[in-house]
Amino acid sequence: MAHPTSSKKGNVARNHRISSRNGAERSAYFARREAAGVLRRVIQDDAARRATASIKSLVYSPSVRNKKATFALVCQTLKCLPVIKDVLVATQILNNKWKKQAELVYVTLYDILFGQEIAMTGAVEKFLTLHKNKLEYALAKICAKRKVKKIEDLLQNNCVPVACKPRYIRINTLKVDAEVVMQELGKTNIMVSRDDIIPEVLSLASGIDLHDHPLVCNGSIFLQGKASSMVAVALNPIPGWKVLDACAAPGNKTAHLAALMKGQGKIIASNSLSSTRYKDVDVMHGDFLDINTTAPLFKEVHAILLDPSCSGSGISAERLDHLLPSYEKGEDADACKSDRVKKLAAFQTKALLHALSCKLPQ
Ligand SMILES: C[S@@+](CC[C@H](N)C(=O)[O-])C[C@H]1O[C@@H](n2cnc3c(N)ncnc32)[C@H](O)[C@@H]1O
Repeated sequence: MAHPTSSKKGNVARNHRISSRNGAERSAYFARREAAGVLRRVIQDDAARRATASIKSLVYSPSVRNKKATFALVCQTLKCLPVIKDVLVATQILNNKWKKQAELVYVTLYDILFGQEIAMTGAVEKFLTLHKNKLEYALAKICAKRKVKKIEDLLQNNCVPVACKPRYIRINTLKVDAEVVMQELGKTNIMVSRDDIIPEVLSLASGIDLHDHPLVCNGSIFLQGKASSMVAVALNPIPGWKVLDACAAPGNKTAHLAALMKGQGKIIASNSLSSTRYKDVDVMHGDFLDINTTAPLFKEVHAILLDPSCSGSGISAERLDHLLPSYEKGEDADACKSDRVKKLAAFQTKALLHALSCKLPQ
């Protein structure tokens, strides 16, 4: 008979194993669903060639809880998507019910064929696991047909190397100064250096993910690129000014303006900012083009910051556009002639003319 204490210890260890397995299962289950939600938006926007939010901005939106796992799953599934689709066509296992959940099927099949296959709980997971042999056989046949020995060779097309560029953070000088931020980051061995042009900007090595860092969460630093951080600096607002931020969301430049104005003055931010922490920012929900710039509110506007939607073509590698289905079809080559870019250019012209219709003091 086992000693009562040792059997108690055994139970504790087993319970601990079960609860950590349950925890891993739960987070894998939710990560696949969060990834499927992001993937659906990415694929739909890409198909419609809309001015899309990038994969990163979708993953790092507040609604996604498990950001790291979701980001990895979305990127990996997109890399493997052409092969995943071929496997599904070859096996013909999807009826209309599963086709309605296509993105969750893609993410789960990625996990089964190429990923970690952690904890296959959930209806889609069980359905695909039931057909696992058939799916693996179809994959092996595709490899044989394309005369590749390894699965990685099938996926090579989608592996465009992304140049390792430094990352940037902008310090919220209303809350904290550069030395404090450098010290705080240094405590966790994150080395940063001062930017040579913008004093409130620090650069750090690529690959360092600060999305969940307390300094980001409490608004002391912003994950903002160097080019984006130059705009408010170039406007050079003086404390006490009234500034119209015409296409403000998500509000990085609004926050930068507020900091440069040292919290003195007024910013009118057009279009929804989900949250603004600054007392001197008035948010005007709605379309900038509908704003009557001759209204009394705009009488004493000293400057306008206009940052309308753009194609993002200059940052396509950072946006991970090479992972999108349209890139594979070579449609990006025609990007500058596409309807999407023409629409964006037309909007930018309208927005610029509308901004210029606002009479600013000399
Ligand atoms: C390039 S982003 C602006 C980024 C922002 N300035 C920042 O630094 O965080 C362009 C923004 O313009 C918004 N937008 C597009 N059309 C608009 C319109 N007609 N009126 C107001 N905002 C518009 C988009 O929703 C998007 O949030």
